[in-house]
Amino acid sequence: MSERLRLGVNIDHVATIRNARGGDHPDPVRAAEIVAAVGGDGITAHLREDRRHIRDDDLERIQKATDLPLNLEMAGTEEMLAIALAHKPHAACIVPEKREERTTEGGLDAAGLHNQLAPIVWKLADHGIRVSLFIEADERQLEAAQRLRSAVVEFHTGEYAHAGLDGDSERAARELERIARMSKLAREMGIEPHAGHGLTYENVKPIAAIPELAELNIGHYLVGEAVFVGLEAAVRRMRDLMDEARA
Ligand SMILES: CC(=O)[C@@H](O)[C@H](O)COP(=O)(O)O
Ligand SMILES: NCC(=O)COP(=O)(O)O
Repeated sequence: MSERLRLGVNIDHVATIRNARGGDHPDPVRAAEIVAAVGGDGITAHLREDRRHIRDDDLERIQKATDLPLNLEMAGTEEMLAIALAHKPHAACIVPEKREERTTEGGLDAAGLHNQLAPIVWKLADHGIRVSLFIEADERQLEAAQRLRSAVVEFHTGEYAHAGLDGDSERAARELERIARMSKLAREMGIEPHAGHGLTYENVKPIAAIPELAELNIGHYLVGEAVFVGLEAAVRRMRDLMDEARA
């Protein structure tokens, strides 16, 4: 692929720190401004149904703060559809949500939820919002995304990340191969593949080296690193690693 691999920075966990005290510091909007200034390609924000981090009023402020495209992550519900249509982000990525989960645990069952998802996907697209489905790197889910006419899929890299943390290099290699194979198939199907969840300095390069991928969405690790080195340096380092992987 000739296109440069984009970095979408997920600023959810700046809001997690803010909400820990119920105030307005650190402001995720300031994070978005830093991401824009340092050359990030987009902002990702997950407005969860329980509002545990990003809140409704953050969305408009983020959109006003920078010209970067906003990728709104949302559950596939009527509530979130109405919010997306009101804010008209550049993109909406439909992700599965369970209230009890600590973080996103897997991909959306696009195949099993076709009838529920179709009107939401098509309404978003009709309003000029680029739709992405957050799915496992699985052919059945990819075919379901095609049936839903989703322009983008974002492959869940959580299992790849967990395998690395477990020191299970064979499992990590299998996950990487699966993501690479599905990225290639997505392109053949006319779907733009992205990837994200659990990516770090240590594990990002093999994913970034997959030539069919157009975008990585990375958040929790960058916010963690920012605690020690600052958000600008954290994003710069991740950007450099992604560029090294494509060199
Ligand atoms: C879908 C995804 O992988 C990220 O948006 C992740 O959900 C970050 O938010 P949480 O850490 O609240 O899950
Ligand atoms: N969709 C993945 C994302 O936005 C960021 O996930 P993470 O890096 O916070 O795990």
